[in-house]
Amino acid sequence: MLAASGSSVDAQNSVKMTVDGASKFYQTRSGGVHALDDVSIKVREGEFLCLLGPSGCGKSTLLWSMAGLHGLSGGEIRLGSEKITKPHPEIAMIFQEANLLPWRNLARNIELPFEIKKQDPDRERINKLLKRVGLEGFETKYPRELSGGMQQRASIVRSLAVNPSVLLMDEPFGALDAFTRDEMNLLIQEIWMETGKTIIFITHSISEAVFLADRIVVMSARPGRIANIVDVDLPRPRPVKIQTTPDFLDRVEAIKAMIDHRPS
Ligand SMILES: Nc1ncnc2c1ncn2[C@@H]1O[C@H](COP(=O)(O)OP(=O)(O)OP(=O)(O)O)[C@@H](O)[C@H]1O
Repeated sequence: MLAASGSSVDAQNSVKMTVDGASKFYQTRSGGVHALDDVSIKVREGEFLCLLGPSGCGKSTLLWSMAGLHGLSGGEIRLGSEKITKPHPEIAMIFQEANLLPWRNLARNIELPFEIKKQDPDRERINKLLKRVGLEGFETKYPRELSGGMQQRASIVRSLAVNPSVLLMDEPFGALDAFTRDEMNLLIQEIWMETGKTIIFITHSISEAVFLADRIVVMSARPGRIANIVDVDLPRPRPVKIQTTPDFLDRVEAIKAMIDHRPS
C-alpha cells in the first residue's frame, strides 16, 4: 500500500542530495512569479525519486536548481555537504529533447562532454553503454537518421559516459509515443538497478512515477510546495504489465486524489 514517508530518511540511508528550504521568485515584466515555496527534500543515495505535480508547480525550477543551472531566491541545495551553486561534474541532466547536435554523428555527440572538459573520451565505457542501450553499430549515424527513442538513448549514454553519481531527468520521455516510453522506462529501470545511480525524475504521468519510483514527491499547484511524499514498495524489476494490476491502479488513483489541479 501507499505510505506517507520522508521523516526518518537520515536514519535509514545516507543522504545524497539535500534541498533545504528552497524558494524561487522570478521577476518578469508583468510582475513577480512565486514558483517554489520552502521546499525541503532529502534524496537518498541510490534512490529513484520522482517529482510529480500539476503544470507550472515548479518541478523544472527545482531540478534546474539541483543541477546548478540557476540560483534560488532562498534556501540551498547540497550534494553531500557541498553547496550546489553551479554545474557539478557528479550531476548530469537529461531533458525532454535529446539535444544532440545535428552536424555531429552519434559518437561525436557522445564525446562532446569530454571535449568540453578537455579530457580523452572513455571509449571503453562509451562502447559498453552503447551496447547496453542497443545503439552499437549506430556510431556514425547523424541524429536525423535516428528515431526519437534512439536519440534519447544516445542522450542517456552521453550523460552516463562521464560517470556522474546523480542523474536529473526533466520529463525525458514526455515526447515519445506510448510504446517507446514503456521501453525507455524499462531501460532506465534496468540501468538504475545495474549502476546504483541516484535518479531524480520529473514526470506528468502518475503511472510513470509509480512504475519507476522508490518515492514520489507530490507537489501542489504554484507556488510549488510538497503536498505529500509517497513510498512505492512494489518489487523490482517491475514489468510493464504491472501497470494493469489492481494494486498498481489503486496507487495511481490514491495519488490522483492528492494532486490539487486548482489554479492558485
Ligand atoms: N525564467 C522564468 N521567468 C519567469 N517565470 C518563469 C521562468 N521559468 C519558469 N517560470 C514560471 O515559474 C513557474 C514554475 O515553472 P516550472 O517550469 O518550474 O514548472 P513545472 O512544474 O516544471 O511546469 P511544467 O510541468 O509545465 O513543465 C511557472 O509559472 C512558470 O511560468
